[in-house]
Amino acid sequence: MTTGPTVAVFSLGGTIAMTTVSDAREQVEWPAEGRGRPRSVGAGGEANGGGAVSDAREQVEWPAEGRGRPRSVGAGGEANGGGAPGATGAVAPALSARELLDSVPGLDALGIRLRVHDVRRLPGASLSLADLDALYTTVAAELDGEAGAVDGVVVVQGTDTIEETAFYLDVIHSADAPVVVTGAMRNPTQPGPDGPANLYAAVVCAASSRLRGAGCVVVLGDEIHAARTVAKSHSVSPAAFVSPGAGPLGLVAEGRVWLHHSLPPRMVSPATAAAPAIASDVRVGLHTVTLGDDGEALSLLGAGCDGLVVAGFGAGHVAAAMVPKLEELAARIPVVLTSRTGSGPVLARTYGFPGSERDLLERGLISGGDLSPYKARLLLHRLLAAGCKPHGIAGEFAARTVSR
Ligand SMILES: NC(=O)C[C@H](N)C(=O)O
Repeated sequence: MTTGPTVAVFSLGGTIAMTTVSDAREQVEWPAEGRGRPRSVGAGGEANGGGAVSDAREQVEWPAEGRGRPRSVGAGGEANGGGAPGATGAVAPALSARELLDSVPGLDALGIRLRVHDVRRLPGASLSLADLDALYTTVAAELDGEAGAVDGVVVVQGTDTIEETAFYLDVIHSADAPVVVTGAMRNPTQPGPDGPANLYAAVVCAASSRLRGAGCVVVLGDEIHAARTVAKSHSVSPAAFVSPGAGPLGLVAEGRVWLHHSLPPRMVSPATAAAPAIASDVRVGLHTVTLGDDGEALSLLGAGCDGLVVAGFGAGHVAAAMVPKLEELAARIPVVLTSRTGSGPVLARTYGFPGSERDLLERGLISGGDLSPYKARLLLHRLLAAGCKPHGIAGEFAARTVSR
């Protein structure tokens, strides 16, 4: 029996769990029926049509008997032992969490006990906030579980949404045990898949005492990124994950965590940690301003939202034509101002023209500081779901700016 640290691994799917499907058209119909309805999948890893949900009790210990290489499956679910005749070569998430762990060389030698959960088998793009709330309920059960608390948590998922999911988990998660999100840019059928190495590094991080109190971090390419800063910066490169303006927190080498910086301030607050069950009722829109934008699309979007994030030009600017519409919206719902540039803060007191950051903040918009539009949207969602009023929302954003 292993006596080292214990890590809980949760798989949501993504490229790391993808394998060839016999008919690409079947993918288009995903999420399959039954999405959102808890349904148990065998721990042995049989494909289930994607999006199926395991029961939280469907927890398996690892290592286990029957380890083997990932295999090709039909999208309908049956294993086909290496690609059906006429296979298109298209891939979809089908591998179980246990199959993913089985593909990682050297994991057994770490002496880390793993508790494994299949939660979803979805591409990152199809994950919802309700999926994340459900995930975190299961994570929380592991954090103070009857079987003994785990030392850390690994979440495996599609990379398309990691910069958002990791931040969402970061504003919920208050325990000391780190939550480490990982995935892969190359699927297991390609040369040089990065999934096994990423999973290995993620398990090392989750078990490391050096990351206790770190909140949620993202680990890919042996780099450790804070959830607050991480961004997917490339559509296909295995080095897609970066932290613009901040750099990685550290790296994993020789099975150890090396930190370049002290741990970042926590993103969680009593307001953001509150009540996930009501979160799905809230709708927060994101509007990216573009050249020639007259604000019509913004007004239409704002009409159906409880809150809005505006990704402005540069340091937080919009066309003068948009200003009356934004002011009108800001009088009705919280409107958070961010930059569409991908790095750096919105300013507060530099530019004075109509539509400048200063003008917009004076008209009631809330500064998103240096949070990316995607992260600001999730924070606003969480605060609205907790019933925060505009003043409280502005304070929560201010508490998360770089200049603290
Ligand atoms: N590399 C990846 O994981 C991309 C994939 N489309 C996903 O997010 O599920």
